[in-house]
Amino acid sequence: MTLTATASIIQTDSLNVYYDDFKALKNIQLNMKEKAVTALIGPSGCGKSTFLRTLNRMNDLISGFRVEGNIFIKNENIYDTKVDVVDLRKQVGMVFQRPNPFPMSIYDNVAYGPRIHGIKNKVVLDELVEKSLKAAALWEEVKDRLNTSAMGLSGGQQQRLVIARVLAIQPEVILMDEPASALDPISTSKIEQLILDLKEKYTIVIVTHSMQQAARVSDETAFFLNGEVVEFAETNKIFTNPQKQQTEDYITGRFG
Ligand SMILES: Nc1ncnc2c1ncn2[C@@H]1O[C@H](COP(=O)(O)OP(=O)(O)OP(=O)(O)O)[C@@H](O)[C@H]1O
Repeated sequence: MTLTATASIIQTDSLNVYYDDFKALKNIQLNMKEKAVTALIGPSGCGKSTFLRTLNRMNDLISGFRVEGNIFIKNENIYDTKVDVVDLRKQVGMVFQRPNPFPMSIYDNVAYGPRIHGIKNKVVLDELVEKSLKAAALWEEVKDRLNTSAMGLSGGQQQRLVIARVLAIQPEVILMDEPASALDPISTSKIEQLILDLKEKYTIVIVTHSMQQAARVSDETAFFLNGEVVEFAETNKIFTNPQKQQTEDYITGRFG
């Protein structure tokens, strides 16, 4: 089934997700805009990470995990049996809470994805590595030590390296699961600035526990509670004029 083109790049339709008999996500209907930042907020255990990971099928290998309904990315049903999951993850990259550089050089970290996808030419790889590190706002800090171990970088630098590694495979969508929660305030603000820069070219979906962060970086916000989306609207509206009492209670710190 193909939907007609819309301004949204990700569409979920009657999405239910189960871990065995437990229904972790209930009837999620979200349309996420292209080249915008969508924040997913809500108390612990409400299903934010499950939803995020469902968008590039990261949950597939969990036993008992099951999806009902549809998720379309660029009008393609990503749970269709024809979909190649490796190709999907090339299109939909992911950044985790803890920076996870590979134990190899800075250069090899960034070149890793392109090499796996068959790019071997040194000139092309050099260009891609430089471009990706520049786009991740890390180039100036590492250009003279590209062949040293990535493990020697600070946590904030490692997270930007991981973002460069994702950018090197030229995705369309970047999923971020609390990408700054393990970082100090300065590194956090660098990541937030980077997110704002990246949305010029990429669609970003970010899970965050920080409402200030959601307010600073996102265009639209979805508030999750007990596996449901209670409210989804422009971020400004969610934070200044929420329509649902539960949203207001959460953003004013009454629970969660
Ligand atoms: N692998 C799993 N097996 C069984 N249940 C799971 C699994 N992963 C998550 N769950 C359950 O699904 C629900 C949603 O979890 P999820 O991690 O998506 O929430 P979250 O909103 O991201 O929470 P947090 O903010 O604490 O990371 C929780 O009740 C959780 O216990």
